[in-house]
This record gives sequence, structure tokens and C-alpha cells, in this order.
Amino acid sequence: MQTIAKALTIAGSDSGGGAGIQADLKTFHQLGVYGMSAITAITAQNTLGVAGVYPLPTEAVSHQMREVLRDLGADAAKTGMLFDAAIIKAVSEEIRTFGLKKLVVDPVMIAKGGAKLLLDEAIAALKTDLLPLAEVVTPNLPEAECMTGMEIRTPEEMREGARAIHALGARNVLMKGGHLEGDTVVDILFDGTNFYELAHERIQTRHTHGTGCTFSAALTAELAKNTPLVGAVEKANRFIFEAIKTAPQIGGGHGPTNHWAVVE
Ligand SMILES: Nc1ncnc2c1ncn2[C@@H]1O[C@H](COP(=O)(O)OP(=O)(O)O)[C@@H](O)[C@H]1O
Ligand SMILES: Cc1ncc(COP(=O)(O)OP(=O)(O)O)c(N)n1
Repeated sequence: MQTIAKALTIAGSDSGGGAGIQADLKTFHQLGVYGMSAITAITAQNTLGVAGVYPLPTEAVSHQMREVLRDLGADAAKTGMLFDAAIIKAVSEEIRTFGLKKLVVDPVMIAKGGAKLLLDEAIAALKTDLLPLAEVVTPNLPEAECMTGMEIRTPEEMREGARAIHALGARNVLMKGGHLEGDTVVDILFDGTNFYELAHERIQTRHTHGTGCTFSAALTAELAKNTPLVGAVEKANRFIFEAIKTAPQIGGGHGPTNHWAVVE
């Protein structure tokens, strides 16, 4: 019998469907992976912004994880919006209990429109409890600045920042360069020894809602399928590029990317 790779996303719900749990499940599905979810918070949002945030009780988050993991299991998992320190601690505990090794931590902090998706009081827990469990952490530039206290505006500063984040305990750091100035977007992977750079042209578009979620979900899906790390990062990079390029152009603000994107 054919076995199917399985991936779990632990993240917030985006009612608009472009980011969060919805982006993750669509991406898992498109990449041929069976998707499961543990919802941490419900957001009322659309392409214009986040209008409301409703975190779930920590036991509701832990309970979803336990029920999924004790029965179906997961070949890889990712975290997205975790909102507060109590949820981070509860999620970290279940990850440790179930021995989840292929964990992608997307340290979601602030939505494009400026809404806080992680409270300031939770940054310490993110660094001390969750990062040491991560196979890969995928900060964008503002998140990397927040975690390190460094100014990160250039590829050289990205490499320095990646070293500092690696020192916090993540086994690999994939720093996303969507917030760099200029016509080229550079993502940088640091495995503790070597740096790998992935560069592509910047697509001029406002339809970039959920790019970080979609990228980290594609990476998680590839890891679930046992693709080696560098190949998984390359595939996720190609997937998000194509998803942005072919975005469906819906909504009055920052629209979603194309989760039906096809890459070889
Ligand atoms: N305008 C763009 N053109 C091409 N690639 C982009 C663009 N914006 C973001 N990306 C890619 O999308 C991914 C997410 O990038 P980034 O915007 O830095 O993260 P976030 O959505 O978390 O802020 C990265 O892999 C980056 O290379
Ligand atoms: C529920 C939820 N989770 C995460 C985000 C932010 O997603 P991200 O991929 O970082 O996308 P942008 O904020 O850059 O659009 C979200 N908005 N909602």
C-alpha cells in the first residue's frame, strides 16, 4: 500500500484564507502531503487587514495536538501564529512529548497591516522554549531583528543575524529576504557551518499576503516527504516565487498568493 506523507500545522486561522492555517493546508495539499491542524487563535481578517484576534485556551491547543499525534502522527510539523507565552509553552511541551524532530518554526510576529500576532511578552518564550526544538526557523527581517536586537538590512547583515539566531538553538536558520530593498530578493540558509543563498527577481505586486506562511508550509511539506533540507528549501523558494507570480488578484488590499502553483 502507498504511504502518504503527513504534516501538522500549529497556527492561527485566517478567515480570508491567504495566510495561517488555511494557507498551510492548501500548500500541503498542493504538494501532495496530508495536512492536519491545531488552531491556536482565530483571526477575523481579510486582504485589508486583521480586524480581530481571538486566542484559544492553551488546553484547546494542546488537546488538538495530542489527538492528532497519538493517532495519525506527523512526518513534519510547523508553527505559525502562537500569540502568547502560555501557548508557546504548551506547544513546546507537546512537541517534546511526541518527539517531533522535523519542526519548522515560522516566528510570526506582525501581520502586513501592523496587527500584533505575537505579544511582546512571548518573545522570550519563543527564544528559550521553541527555538531549540526547531529543525529550521524561518524569520523575515523584522522578526530576525526582534530576536537578535541587531539591525538587519543587507545580505551581509542577514548572515550575521543568522549566526546569532543559530546560537539560540535552532539547528538551521532560513532568513527570508522579502523585506530587503531592491529588485532582487535573497533568502539565506545557515546550517551552523555553511551559508546557501537563494536569489530571485522581486515580483512587483501588492498580492503578497501570507507569503511567509506559504513558504514555510511548502518547506514543511517537502521535509515530510523526506526531501533533504537544501532541496526542500529550494523547492519552497520556487513554489513561493510561482505562487506570488500567479497570484489570483482578489480582494481590495494585499491579496493571497496562488496555492495551486505548480513547480517541478
Ligand atoms: N515581491 C516578491 N517577489 C519575489 N519573492 C518574494 C517577494 N516577497 C516575498 N518573496 C519571497 O516570499 C518568501 C517570504 O518572504 P518575506 O516577505 O520575507 O516573509 P514574510 O511574508 O514572513 O514577511 C521568501 O521566500 C521571499 O523570497
Ligand atoms: C492567522 C495568521 N497567521 C499569520 C499571518 C501572517 O502571515 P505571513 O505569511 O507572515 O504574511 P503577511 O502578514 O506578510 O501577509 C496572518 N496574517 N494571519
